[in-house]
Amino acid sequence: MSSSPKLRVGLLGATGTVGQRFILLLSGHPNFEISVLGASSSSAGKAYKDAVAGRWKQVKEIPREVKDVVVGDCSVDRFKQCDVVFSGLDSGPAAEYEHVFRAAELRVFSNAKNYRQDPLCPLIVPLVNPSHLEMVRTQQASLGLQKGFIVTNANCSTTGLVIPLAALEQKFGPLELVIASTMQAISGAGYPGVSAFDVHDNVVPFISGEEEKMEQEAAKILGHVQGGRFVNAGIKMSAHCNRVPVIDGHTETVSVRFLNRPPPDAEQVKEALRQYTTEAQQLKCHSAPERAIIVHEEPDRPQPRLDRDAQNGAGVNVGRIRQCPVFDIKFVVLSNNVMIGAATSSVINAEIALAKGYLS
Ligand SMILES: NC(=O)C1=CN([C@@H]2O[C@H](COP(=O)(O)OP(=O)(O)OC[C@H]3O[C@@H](n4cnc5c(N)ncnc54)[C@H](OP(=O)(O)O)[C@@H]3O)[C@@H](O)[C@H]2O)C=CC1
Ligand SMILES: N[C@@H](CC(=O)OP(=O)(O)O)C(=O)O
Repeated sequence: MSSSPKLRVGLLGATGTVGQRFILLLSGHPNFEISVLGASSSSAGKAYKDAVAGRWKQVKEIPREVKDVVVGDCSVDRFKQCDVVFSGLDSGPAAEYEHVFRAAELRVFSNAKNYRQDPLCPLIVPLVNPSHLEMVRTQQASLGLQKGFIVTNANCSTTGLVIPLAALEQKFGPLELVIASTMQAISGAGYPGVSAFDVHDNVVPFISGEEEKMEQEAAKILGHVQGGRFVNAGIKMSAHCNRVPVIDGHTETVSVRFLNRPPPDAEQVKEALRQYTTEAQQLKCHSAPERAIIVHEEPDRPQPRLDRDAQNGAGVNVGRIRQCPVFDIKFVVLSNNVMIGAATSSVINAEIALAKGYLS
């Protein structure tokens, strides 16, 4: 995938929590090259290093080639020459800009919630449903576009959940019931996010809109495309969402019941999760993890501090796989909310789109 000239990338929301991850993922990327940076009026006009001064929260330094690039506003004219646009915008400005970018024939890979349930927009977790990219052609035909489109990735908690669910469905057939409880990191709320006063020494058992998003997005992602429309999976799901004092990494405890009887046992489930491979890996996408799912045997893993950065946060970690006395199987999944839960998903989606000819 690396012999052609690099595609020019525009980055909306370049200064934010997700934007900073994009900057690191795209630095030295074999297919993409950062070309234009956009953020709010408070960052516009500043060199990137000055725009993020005091709020660059990454262990790695700002890449040399980005430090002095001047951040601008998100007006579409600044991005006209871009081959690909990644959006790390909040939903408010995303509503203002993303459809304008698409109408200007730009290809937008968005992290925002706005278009996830749009009947023309694919909602893609790259380790689950890249085949939904085919809806890009329907979107373009419906809107009279030649090149422009919007592809979204999922809510971060949804992303971590659907990867093991997809692996189970692939091996054992449809899931009937799922109950998931999250312990979500502070970085999920952006920077500065939840105040220290609220989250330190505490658990906040409410994240606005999150439970509904998990339930609805999972159905679309695990569904299929038929005759130019999305058909949701018949899975019945209940989510409980909680904010906990962890910086990065969403942990979820999950119980599942399979439709087919008899259900698999815990050892069969472990094997299925270990063997799960995805199109992103087959296409040798640069940012895809070597293993979509790392299965842990230790009784006290996965843990966010120890496991969130495995494979640069591009896969998920599953552990404590055991029989459930109420449903069939229960387990714990940990995913890096700002990596595979956000920026990494967008980048792999674009890598898959490139490999499949959607960026020509
Ligand atoms: N954090 C996470 O774990 C996940 C986040 N997401 C989604 O990703 C998106 C970004 O989230 P996150 O990075 O956490 O948010 P942040 O608040 O950290 O960053 C928001 C970005 O948007 C820019 N911005 C804000 N207002 C405007 C405006 N009016 N015009 C132009 N740019 C603006 C900010 O620029 P400036 O710095 O100049 O203010 C900043 O670059 C959101 O839609 C979020 O829902 C999805 C999955 C996971
Ligand atoms: N709401 C998530 C992060 C997020 O931004 O989600 P969404 O993109 O669905 O609004 C969290 O707080 O952890």
